[in-house]
Amino acid sequence: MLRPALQSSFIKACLNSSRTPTIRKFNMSVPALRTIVTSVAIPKLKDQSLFKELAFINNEWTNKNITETFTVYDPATDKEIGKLPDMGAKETKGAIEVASTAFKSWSQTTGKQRHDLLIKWYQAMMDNQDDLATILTWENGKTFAEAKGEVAYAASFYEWFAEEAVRTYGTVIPSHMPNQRFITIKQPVGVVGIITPWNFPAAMITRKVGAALAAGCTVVIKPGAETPYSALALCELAKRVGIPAGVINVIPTHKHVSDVGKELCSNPTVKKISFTGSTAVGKLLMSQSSGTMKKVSMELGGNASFIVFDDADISAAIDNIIACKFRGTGQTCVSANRIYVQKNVYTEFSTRLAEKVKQFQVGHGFDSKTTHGPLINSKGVEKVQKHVEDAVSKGAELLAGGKHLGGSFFEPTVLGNMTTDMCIHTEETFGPVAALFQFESEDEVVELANNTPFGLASYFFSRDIGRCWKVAERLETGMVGVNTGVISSCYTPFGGVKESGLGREGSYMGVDDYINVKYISMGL
Ligand SMILES: NC(=O)c1ccc[n+]([C@@H]2O[C@H](COP(=O)([O-])OP(=O)(O)OC[C@H]3O[C@@H](n4cnc5c(N)ncnc54)[C@H](O)[C@@H]3O)[C@@H](O)[C@H]2O)c1
Ligand SMILES: O=CCCC(=O)O
Repeated sequence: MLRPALQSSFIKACLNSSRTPTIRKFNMSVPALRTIVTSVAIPKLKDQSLFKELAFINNEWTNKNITETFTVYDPATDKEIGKLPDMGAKETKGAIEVASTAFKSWSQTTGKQRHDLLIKWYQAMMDNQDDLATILTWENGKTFAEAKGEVAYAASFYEWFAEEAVRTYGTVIPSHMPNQRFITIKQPVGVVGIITPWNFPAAMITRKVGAALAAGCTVVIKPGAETPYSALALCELAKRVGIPAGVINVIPTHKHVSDVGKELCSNPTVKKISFTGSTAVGKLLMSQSSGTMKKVSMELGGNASFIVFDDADISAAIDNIIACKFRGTGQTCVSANRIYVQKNVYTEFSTRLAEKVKQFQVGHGFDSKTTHGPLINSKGVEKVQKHVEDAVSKGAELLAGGKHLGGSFFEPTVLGNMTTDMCIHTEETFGPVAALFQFESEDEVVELANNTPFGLASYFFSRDIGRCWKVAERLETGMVGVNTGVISSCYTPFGGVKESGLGREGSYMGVDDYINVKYISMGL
């Protein structure tokens, strides 16, 4: 057993599958790195009962009638973390029924009651920040410091939405009829199906669940198959703080993902689908949801531009591109994918950026020396490698990195002299590659930046206030960072335009996606 400390007797008793740990094919081409990552010890959880290997339905941990399991691996070593029941459409349908029953009473609670529970859940997350971050690093690979940051970010959505739960105001509309009065009230939409990716195993869940619960909705969550343990740990805390049975349910699945998705999208009891992931899957889920006319929130892929004008503070632009591009080893939807640098600052910018990137330390997320962890899996590595090879074969200059280090590790990379015929210009790399393009004029770069079907985030650096207003208005994205590469918070509206999605998460707008407005016309 790799982690005897975590194999509680409860888990062993509940799981009837074989628990022989496995290591997937792990071709580490750099022996020193291999030795380092495989020898890093996984920290012991202070509270082992946060590690659950069962589904969570109706406040119960279950694998009832499920014999199939799927394995979750540490992306840094490819060693098995554990196994979970691989649930399908039938279990999803059952969880939807449970959530529907719970909705009857949960939707009748007051905003203040929901506020109090969300605040308790927030506090429980912060009290268990280290353990939650340990689980997150283990299954996702990001560094422990980053994982702690994600746990705090994730918890902040519960605190924020607790405070929104008591502010779902209706309106009174001035009447044009002497004998009639008009009001609107806000009501929860009902059961919500939530599908989330692996890159933010905690925050992509809480950003949706916080808003849904604040509104009075109940949820059935399908987390990423690569990172289900964070979702389950959150449920354990929810149960402890007194969130009622059936309000939150988690269906782990790997093999049956499309059946589970279809059930969530087509079941008429589910009134809304909230999805974060790729644009391709988002489109599929949207079409599957159309048969029952569900509301949808779609947080999809991006292809963010990051523009450095020649009047920018270059040091600040470099620090921010590092935060923006290499956060989560480049696996974030708001990561800069195309970096446009104005011609007369290009050499300084590219040289200084490459120097900094060469100093990054790649390794296991639990190693305190590591600045950047692995990619999620070999598929992620293949895409990065393909993008780098394509760029270099078409004339890009390799300024730093560029090598697959074996396993799921890829050297943080800077590519110069990029051109628009290269894959990176049109496709999100989702990896640690900073691709630098040169440009001459403001009009040219705005056109280049907008020349994509995606519209999630964009960034630019300039000290000219007039240009800052104009360019911010002209960029066709849902979010723009001006003189900053860090834009995400619970206070601000997160979301895209074009094929990057629909709806806004977080902020005072976040609850709206989980609410129906009802107009009441009252005769006197
Ligand atoms: N806009 C945002 O807020 C945001 C945030 C994070 C990630 N993303 C995007 O997500 C992508 C990377 O994540 P990914 O590779 O996990 O995306 P993905 O779309 O493959 O998977 C996302 C989720 O959808 C599930 N899924 C896959 N196929 C499904 C199907 N047929 N039916 C139902 N569910 C299905 C997956 O299991 C996972 O839980 C990137 O494009 C990234 O930009 C967007
Ligand atoms: O990957 C997408 C979400 C990232 C964020 O919330 O900043």
